[in-house]
Amino acid sequence: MKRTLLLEDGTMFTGSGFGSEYDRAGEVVFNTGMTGYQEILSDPSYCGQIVTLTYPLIGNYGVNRKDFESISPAVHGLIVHEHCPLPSHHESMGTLDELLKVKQIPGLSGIDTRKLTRLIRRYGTLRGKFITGELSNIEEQLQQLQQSATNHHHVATVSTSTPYHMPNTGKRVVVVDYGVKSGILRELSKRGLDVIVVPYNVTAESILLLNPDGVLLSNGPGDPKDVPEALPMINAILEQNIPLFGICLGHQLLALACGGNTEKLTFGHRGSNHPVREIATGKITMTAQNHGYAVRKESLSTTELLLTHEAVNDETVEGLAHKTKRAFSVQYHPEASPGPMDANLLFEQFQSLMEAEKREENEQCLNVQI
Ligand SMILES: NC(=O)CC[C@H](N)C(=O)O
Repeated sequence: MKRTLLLEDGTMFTGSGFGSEYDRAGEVVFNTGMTGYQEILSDPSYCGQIVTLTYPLIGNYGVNRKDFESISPAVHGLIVHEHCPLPSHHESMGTLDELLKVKQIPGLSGIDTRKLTRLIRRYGTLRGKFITGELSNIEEQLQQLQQSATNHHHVATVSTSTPYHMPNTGKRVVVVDYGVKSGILRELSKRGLDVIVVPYNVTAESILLLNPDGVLLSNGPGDPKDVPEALPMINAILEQNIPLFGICLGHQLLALACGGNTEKLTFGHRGSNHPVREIATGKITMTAQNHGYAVRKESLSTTELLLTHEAVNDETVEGLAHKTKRAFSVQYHPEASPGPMDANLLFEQFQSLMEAEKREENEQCLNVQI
């Protein structure tokens, strides 16, 4: 099946289609991870995006039962250089092609993914769409692509519509689901925490009725400014001084709630080896990342937020802590899935914050080195 990727600047990449025959459009981004394609394509933060994997051979270990980051992948497409149709791994339950067919995700293989990635790095992320079969009416298709709305409410698409409980015996964490990855829920449950997941548009009153020991603001797709309903809720939780932990989109929302600002990066950070510097110690941690927006460093001066971490590659904001409340956040993914587990201790930091009874102890917890 011949399939073409048409970009909004008119560039075309023609290769072979695999997965679903359903042609979709989306923002074309790239991920540099060498492994983890199953986690990447099922990460809800990719809702509305077409992901290019820069590692050249994808699909060789198939698809297994445990590496899903959500039940229904929301990614709009997958682009690989070489697609492996015959996987070999003892945990494999099927092929990538079969998964993409069932989940209605179009795939494109056999194109120069390095060229596409260099184009995105140079000009920034672009919208693109797949066209299966022979090309016709390209001008018209291009116009449609350029005019197609980009501001769908992706968070509403991937968030849970009703709260659900994952009972356990430890402290109670309310997770606000902007598109939460299973890896985050797994890390909380693994530590015995009593998890209640609530929809993205939850009010602070509803959260407080659950009597939480802590609140976690999850990762999620799109522009943080598309979720304004989160801000009064976050401020009310801060007001109560309930321990708060923001991850990725949750981190950006914490910054916006505190009066900071966010901006779109040219091509974002997506991969499994992004070095992050802890400001206080200079210590470098290797992190998993997947984001296209970032908190503007200059906007922090008028807030009560302290810069705790920055990216080694481009010095963008990677971590924040509130100066007076029990709140902190990171732009990267401490649950990894996929990626290195170096930052996993942040879940313990959050747990300590919930368990510490005195203010001084809480301050100590915030200083836990990772
Ligand atoms: N993984 C995430 O939570 C991504 C956050 C946001 N959608 C961004 O792209 O910056």
